[in-house]
Amino acid sequence: MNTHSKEWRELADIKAELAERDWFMGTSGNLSIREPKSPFFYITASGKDKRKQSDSDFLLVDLKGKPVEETSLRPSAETLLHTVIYRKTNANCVLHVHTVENNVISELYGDEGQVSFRNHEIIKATGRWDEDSELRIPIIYNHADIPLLSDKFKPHVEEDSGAVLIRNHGITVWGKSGFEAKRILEACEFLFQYQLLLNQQRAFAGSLR
Ligand SMILES: CSC[C@@H](O)[C@@H](O)C(=O)COP(=O)(O)O
Ligand SMILES: [Zn+2]
Repeated sequence: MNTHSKEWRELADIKAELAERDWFMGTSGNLSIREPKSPFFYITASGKDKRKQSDSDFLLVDLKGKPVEETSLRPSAETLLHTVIYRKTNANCVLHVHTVENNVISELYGDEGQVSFRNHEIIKATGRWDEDSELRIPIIYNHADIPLLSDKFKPHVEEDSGAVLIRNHGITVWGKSGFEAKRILEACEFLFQYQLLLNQQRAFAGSLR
């Protein structure tokens, strides 16, 4: 794997770390990274078990999501969402994972169209440093039609880093580097786990009253 570019190897490392967390159940998840000084990005091949590592984990695609090299690999089914981010922002890495926690949070708060967090130290990991900073994560409907899904996703992509939940599907986060994207993803998942545990404890305390 040493023959690959620095970015390819960085994405492979992130993929291995997320696999260690067991965030790629049932072949879910897709990851991408921009190849610098080019209009292209590497993205995971579709349908693979992302816990496994091989030289054919990623392929290079253009900003329309079309492969730019001769390959038998198919780009992720959700490549269009990655193209939206790379076209609209200066983000350099996009991570999409399905976890039980992000799915349950998306269902619990889906009717509100968003979930918000305040007064958590870990919000700083998303680049918000003020004491009263709010992290607001939009929740969109999981349209099976990917062009339609990407149209609904687009208005929520305004900054160089961010996160969007797709209801009962998963989360997509992006950042200016792989490091930043992973930090935001981990902070979001931390907050989801916190919120679910808190809701559970409150319900339990309520049942004792
Ligand atoms: C079996 S996971 C569902 C997929 O449709 C999708 O949501 C996903 O995350 C992985 O798709 P992929 O095409 O491998 O990138
Ligand atoms: Zn998905």
